[in-house]
Amino acid sequence: MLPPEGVLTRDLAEWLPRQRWFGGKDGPIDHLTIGTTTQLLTGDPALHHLVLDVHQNTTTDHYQLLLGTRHHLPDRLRHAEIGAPPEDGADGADGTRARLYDAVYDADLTRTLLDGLAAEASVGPLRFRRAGGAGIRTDLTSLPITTEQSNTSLLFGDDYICKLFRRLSSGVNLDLEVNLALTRAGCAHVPAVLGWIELEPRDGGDGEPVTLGLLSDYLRTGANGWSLAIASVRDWYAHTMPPGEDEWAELDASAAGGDFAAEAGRLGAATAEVHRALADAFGVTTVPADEVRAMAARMNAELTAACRAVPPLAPHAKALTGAFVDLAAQAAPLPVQRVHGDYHLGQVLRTESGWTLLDFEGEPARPPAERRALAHPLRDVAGMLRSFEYAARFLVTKAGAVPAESGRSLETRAHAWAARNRAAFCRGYASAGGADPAAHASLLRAFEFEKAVYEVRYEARNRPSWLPVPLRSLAHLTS
Ligand SMILES: Nc1ncnc2c1ncn2[C@@H]1O[C@H](COP(=O)(O)OP(=O)(O)O)[C@@H](O)[C@H]1O
Ligand SMILES: O=P(O)(O)O[C@H]1O[C@H](CO)[C@@H](O[C@H]2O[C@H](CO)[C@@H](O)[C@H](O)[C@H]2O)[C@H](O)[C@H]1O
Repeated sequence: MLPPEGVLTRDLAEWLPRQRWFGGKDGPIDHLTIGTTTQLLTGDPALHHLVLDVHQNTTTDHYQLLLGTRHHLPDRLRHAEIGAPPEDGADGADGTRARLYDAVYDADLTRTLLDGLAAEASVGPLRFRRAGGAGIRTDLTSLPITTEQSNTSLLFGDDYICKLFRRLSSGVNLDLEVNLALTRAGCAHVPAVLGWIELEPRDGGDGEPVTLGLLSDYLRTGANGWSLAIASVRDWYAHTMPPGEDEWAELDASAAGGDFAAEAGRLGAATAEVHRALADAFGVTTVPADEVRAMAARMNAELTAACRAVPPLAPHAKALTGAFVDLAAQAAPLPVQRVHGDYHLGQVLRTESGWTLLDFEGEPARPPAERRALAHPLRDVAGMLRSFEYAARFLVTKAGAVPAESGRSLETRAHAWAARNRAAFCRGYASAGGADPAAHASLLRAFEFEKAVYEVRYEARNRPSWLPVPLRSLAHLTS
């Protein structure tokens, strides 16, 4: 049985801000209430599904929690405990209340999710859905993945990955909507969707169900694009200069062992193929030049706000504004469509059969309506170009990660790596039928600068020690 609501909400309001995935770290929680409670498993241990309504400032956000209760909490679950243990001992035998914990860490409870999906069950307002004809095994044990995430993903054996969305957005989650459409279209560049979990609208109305979780094929041989790129950059820095050479720019980056350019080219081609599949599945519309001017004005307004919030950005403001002014001056009708929306090297996996794209949820720091907005596909290209800049400068920015060398020489090397891989990605993208980045220079530059402004704010808020990475690359791009 759950403790009285007052005790539960007090414990949750204390626990929530300490969670990596909690998005409201900017300010205190004013008030927390329980939106829905659904018991998924009775007994000891028991499993409850909760939606928490978190009121902060003028907004209310909804978070999903799988709440486990046990009278005896084994050591392996202590780290996941919510609230202090009951004072009079934790043993249920004397009638004391059960201990509460985040049940994503309890494989004895999470198997209920697979059971529900395999059986296409309904429990209270929760619906477990299976994607057309998918067979779902129920004998697999779960383990949460350890990557830094804005959600929580559980690995079931090495067959499935189940992403549980933490902060819920209204209606169908973008990641589900896009992945399901691409799976149905037979796109080879996304992991196949096997099922999903959703919550009926609270008022019983005819609104869209809210997506709670997504079960996909786990790509067990996949290597993350960021790790592969960083290995290549490391190799590039470790590569010794031949006698007589004094400028890294004169060196052919392909001479270093871990050259990434061929992969960058293949990634560009896969990106263009996904863009085509998205256009086929969701359509393309054209926005008039006026909207392009409005977009440039929004980019500039975000820059102004970012300079205020992160003063080290201000010295670059003039050059950044210049790119937005150019975009407005050359505004012409623009084709827009569904895109990835937060495209970077951490969102792609290389498997033995090619590149796979993950996480179509858009930028986590933006509100849902903006994440869903249609965009020109070069916005994603710009995101990936920024990622090459990040990868090239990550090691030089983290002091001591590379041999001591003059700042100028390091920047030359970073630039050489980024330029080589940017060019290869763009060639791959255009050769597979994507819009030629070279033919849209001012649009691409504006998107790239818009992303850089977002990154500066993102890093200042979430990972201050990373802030020099986008700032350093901006210093180069705007000089
Ligand atoms: N289908 C998959 N197969 C293999 N690994 C995956 C798969 N989906 C996600 N991952 C791994 O999990 C990480 C987080 O997934 P992601 O969808 O980006 O979550 P979040 O939205 O919480 O950031 C990815 O960077 C990737 O390493
Ligand atoms: O992966 P998420 O959807 O959570 O995206 C957010 O976090 C990313 C960092 O984890 C952030 O990406 C930035 O850092 C990456 C290296 O860690 C780099 O490859 C990207 O180019 C850079 O934008 C992303 O912006 C943010 O939305």
